[in-house]
This record gives sequence, structure tokens and C-alpha cells, in this order.
Amino acid sequence: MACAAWLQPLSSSHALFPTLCRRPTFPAIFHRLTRFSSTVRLVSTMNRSPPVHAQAKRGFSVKEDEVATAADVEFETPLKIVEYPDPILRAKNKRIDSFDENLKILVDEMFDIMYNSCNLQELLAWFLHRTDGIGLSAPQVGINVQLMVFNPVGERGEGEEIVLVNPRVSRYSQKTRPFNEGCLSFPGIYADVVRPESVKIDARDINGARFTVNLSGLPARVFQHEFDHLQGILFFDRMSEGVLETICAQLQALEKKYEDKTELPSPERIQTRKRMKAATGFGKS
Ligand SMILES: CSCC[C@H](NC=O)C(=O)N[C@@H](C)C(=O)N[C@@H](CO)C(=O)O
Ligand SMILES: [Fe+2]
Repeated sequence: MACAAWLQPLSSSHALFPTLCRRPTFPAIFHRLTRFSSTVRLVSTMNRSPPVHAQAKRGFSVKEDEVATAADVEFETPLKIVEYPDPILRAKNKRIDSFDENLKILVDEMFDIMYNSCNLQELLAWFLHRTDGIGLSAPQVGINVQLMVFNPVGERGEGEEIVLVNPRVSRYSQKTRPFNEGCLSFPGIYADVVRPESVKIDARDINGARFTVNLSGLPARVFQHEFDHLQGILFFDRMSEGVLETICAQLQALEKKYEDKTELPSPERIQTRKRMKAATGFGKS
């Protein structure tokens, strides 16, 4: 991981998700919320009317996303990580409105593969003191729905396991920071991405309850990376041309791997791509 300083705010903020975690710890949370209320605020909006999206506030019409059917959320275990340039990563992700047992099993399986995903490059990365995933979005396991899981500590049994369904960002901080990001769909590739330092989010938890949360530091970083996946935006879409240049050969190697495996032409090529319009700013897609 690039810098330990980023882990510092994490220890005070990652544990602040009472309603979003798989293993809620309410008394501890109450204590932590009291201690850190100035930096992280979580507001349960259950039983209130849906949050007003920032765009709606500005008078734009908000196009409702298509709702996922049971067939859209079908999966086979063990899940497999979808790698760039598979078109699944660019497909539209449907909104979830069924908070059933199947969704809970999918979430469990996503955590399993997030912690355990390991191929040769990742083994090498492990030797270089990098471990596995700290976040995962549903399209990365071939399910095109608006679901993400993350645990910024990246170790089973440590930190908190966060589940966000149909998330929306209502505020991005103006202050931005670079961070050396990796992505499970781009094994072994790391490069700097500049993102807002903090975000305000409206989402549902695994039971369908609405909540609002402010994130900063590493949790905000992981959230934004996964939120981009839910919009079909990949981390290299947000890299500067100079940074992109440093990973261009690795992206081309993944394109070749896809072509060899599928015997299909790569659906996108880093050398000929036009910059995705949606990825030119935050809160503008
Ligand atoms: C910093 S946001 C990264 C989120 C990403 N999620 C899915 O693609 C992810 O988990 N990437 C991993 C490769 C990663 O960043 N792992 C960390 C911790 O092990 C690392 O330093 O490699
Ligand atoms: Fe990713």
C-alpha cells in the first residue's frame, strides 16, 4: 500500500457503519459515533421519504435506473473475477429492489472472493507486501447490479464489512488527493488516481434500509472506486495521460489475454480509446 498515513484516518472511521455491516456492534458503534462525530456522520433514513438526489435539487430530471429481475441476480459459485476488457465491466448496472436471501448469499460470496482472489500476479504482489482486495463491485463478478462490498482493512475478521446497495453520491469534497490504486479486474496493475477526499452517500443496506453516510480517507477512496464500477467507469479512465502511459503496456497485455481466451477482438483498446466523457469529472456523470 502506498502510504501508511492513509491508514491513519481509517482506524477512526472504518468502524462506523452500524447498519451497513454484516456484523453490527451497536454499543461499540454508539461509543465510536460519539467519539468521532465531528469527522464521520451516519444518519439512518429508514422510514423517511427517499433522499433527494443532488441533480434533482438542481432541477434536472433524474432518469430512474432499470430494476433488476431475479434472473439478473443469479450466480454460480465459486464466483470468478471479471477482468478488463470484458464488456461486462462497461455494461449498465440495474437497481436492486429485492432484499432477499439470494442477495445475502451473493454478498457473502463476494466477500469470500474479495479476500481470497489470487492469481500469479497477485501472489507476486503478496510477496511484495500487498494483500488482496479491499472492495468489490457486483459487475466485477459478472452480476450487473448496483451492489458493492468493501472492507478497507482487507482481512477477514478485521475491520468492518460494508455492503452498499443502489448508492448515490450527494456531495463530493472539493479537496482531492492522488492515491496508488489497484483493481481486482486489472491484476497486478497499480497507478495514481486523483479523487475527492470525502463523499456524502445515500444508499440502502443489505436489508433495504436507507441511510446516509459521510466517508473520508481510505473508505471514501474504496467507495469511489467501487461506485465508478457501478457506472461502468474503470480506474484508468480517471488517470492523467502521463500516469496512463506508465500502465499502457500492461493494459494491452490484458487485451491480448482476453483475445487469446475468447477468440474475440478486444471490445476496447487503450491505444485507440477516446476518453470517457463520464469520467472527466466527479458528480457529472
Ligand atoms: C484503493 S481502491 C481499490 C479497490 C479495489 N477493488 C476492486 O477492484 C481493490 O480491492 N484493489 C486491490 C487490488 C487493492 O487495492 N488491494 C490493496 C490492499 O490489499 C493493495 O494495496 O493492493
Ligand atoms: Fe476495481
